[in-house]
Amino acid sequence: MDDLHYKGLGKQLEALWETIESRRGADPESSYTASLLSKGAERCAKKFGEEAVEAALAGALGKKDELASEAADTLYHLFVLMASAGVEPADVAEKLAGRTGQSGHEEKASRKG
Ligand SMILES: N=c1c2ncn([C@@H]3O[C@H](COP(=O)(O)OP(=O)(O)OP(=O)(O)O)[C@@H](O)[C@H]3O)c2ncn1[C@@H]1O[C@H](COP(=O)(O)O)[C@@H](O)[C@H]1O
Repeated sequence: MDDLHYKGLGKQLEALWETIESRRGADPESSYTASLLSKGAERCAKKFGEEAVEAALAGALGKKDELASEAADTLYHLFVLMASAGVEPADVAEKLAGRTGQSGHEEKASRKG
């Protein structure tokens, strides 16, 4: 799919993941990412949850610019959580690919088994 269609979001997410990975073991005093990673997955999960709720509130209130900003925070914190928990973007891509062409209703029904 053409990344231009998404205004470069795909490339930015790729660069963001690389940056987060490059901060492993960096000085927590100079890198916010390193400071979060040094605190462990539970702390990263808490930050992700906070940002996701802020994004949800902005969306519910129809605050478009705030939603875009909170969505950026949420994506960053999701990536930090994934890095902390040892989940790679490829793992997420595999899950998404497995759902291609399947309706959300079908996917939910298959989980209920
Ligand atoms: N995309 C982000 C990004 N989005 C949000 N944040 C930070 O996430 C924090 C969330 O804000 P809050 O007010 O909730 O948190 P806080 O109270 O300041 O911090 P806490 O003590 O609660 O953790 C802020 O400090 C933001 O600056 C980010 N920090 C870093 N990045 C990217 O990561 C790169 C590397 O950053 P460093 O690791 O700091 O070098 C940067 O160049 C950016 O590209």
